[in-house]
Amino acid sequence: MSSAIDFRAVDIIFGTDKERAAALPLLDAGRTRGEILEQTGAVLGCAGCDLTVERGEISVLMGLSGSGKSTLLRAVNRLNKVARGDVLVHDGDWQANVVTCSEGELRKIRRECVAMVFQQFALLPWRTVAENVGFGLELSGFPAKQRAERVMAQLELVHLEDWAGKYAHELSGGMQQRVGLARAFATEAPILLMDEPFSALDPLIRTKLQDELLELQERLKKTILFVSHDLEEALKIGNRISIMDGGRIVQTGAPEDIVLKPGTDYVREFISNVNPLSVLTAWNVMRDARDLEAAGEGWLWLDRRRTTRFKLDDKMLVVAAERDEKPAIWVSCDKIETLPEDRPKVYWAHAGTPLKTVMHAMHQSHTAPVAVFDDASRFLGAIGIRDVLKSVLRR
Ligand SMILES: Nc1ncnc2c1ncn2[C@@H]1O[C@H](COP(=O)(O)OP(=O)(O)OP(=O)(O)O)[C@@H](O)[C@H]1O
Repeated sequence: MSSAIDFRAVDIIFGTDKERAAALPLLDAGRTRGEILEQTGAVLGCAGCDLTVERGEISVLMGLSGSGKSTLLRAVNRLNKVARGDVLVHDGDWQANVVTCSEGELRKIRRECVAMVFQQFALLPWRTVAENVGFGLELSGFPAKQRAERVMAQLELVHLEDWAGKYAHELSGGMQQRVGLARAFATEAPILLMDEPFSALDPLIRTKLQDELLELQERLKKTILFVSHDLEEALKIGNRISIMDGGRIVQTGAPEDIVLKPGTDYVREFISNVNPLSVLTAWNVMRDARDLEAAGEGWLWLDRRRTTRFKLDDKMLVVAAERDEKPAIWVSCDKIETLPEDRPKVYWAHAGTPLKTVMHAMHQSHTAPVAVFDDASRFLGAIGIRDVLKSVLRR
């Protein structure tokens, strides 16, 4: 993978030049935001932020109000000035450091590389839906005919083609935000900055738009930097999440890493109310095949209680299975409803199968272990009830 945005040791400080200059040494001495404000009058926006956003991923900045998420996001198109550090934006082979680049390069970044979606839909009330969606293209001097075609295609993507001639006030909040999405996608900028785009919407519409964003992303593969103060939202849409506190990034990781391995008490506190079943998969909780107990001549026990074992060949393919010393068939966790009760069976899952599905199969089989396979049917490991409990209770 290659990166689309690199933040390197980014400090952002709000205040006069004098206040900023006084604040930097205090920042280096490890003072908190409160101390810096009290002693210098400057507000610490971000401190020492390092983050790489890979091309094509959704990277979420998460944290409480005032933690510095929007401040960092707005450094990407220099809406906020960086006091120290670098913000590199890549577009194909081209790259520029937003902090030091020329006005010309900055214009290219704003017009061609980066589009923005705001929390308040920011539609122009005197323009129709279609004219709003085409606004960015108009600014970049796109010819009218091509613009109209592009706008219609984007409106179709967000299911608003019949609303092209309406004005913003004739649309609901959710529809207005869809127009905002269409407008950002229409520019064909590879990078999207989304600052709490769904937080003004009611929960049902919000969930729907999150799903739509994920669907669009599946097709369009943009690089998205997304700000949210809602952990459930971050876990749902983020490939990677950075948790911010007091202007600093305190942990960056995949959703399941954040849930399973919180790095600080602050993050632990944050995730304490999250339902781990919404993010965990079979892969996250299984015991690796190499850690399972041998059961003689190519056999491995799947569980500590020794109820279930597999015989494996040298490619880790299963050649025989036993449950309670009787030959067993192996059955996908997704098919639990359709099989006769009377045959001994071992349920299996893919690495990416949701933990919820695995637990359902365990319940059905009176807590027997579930086997995990890769896409080439090779045995990866097994999940026992204790592994599930450990991950769900995070002990
Ligand atoms: N233009 C500005 N001038 C002065 N201070 C600012 C400015 N923008 C942000 N700040 C301060 O920087 C800190 C971080 O704000 P920021 O908006 O990035 O937080 P946030 O995590 O995005 O919060 P929210 O979810 O409330 O938007 C806050 O203390 C805020 O008051």
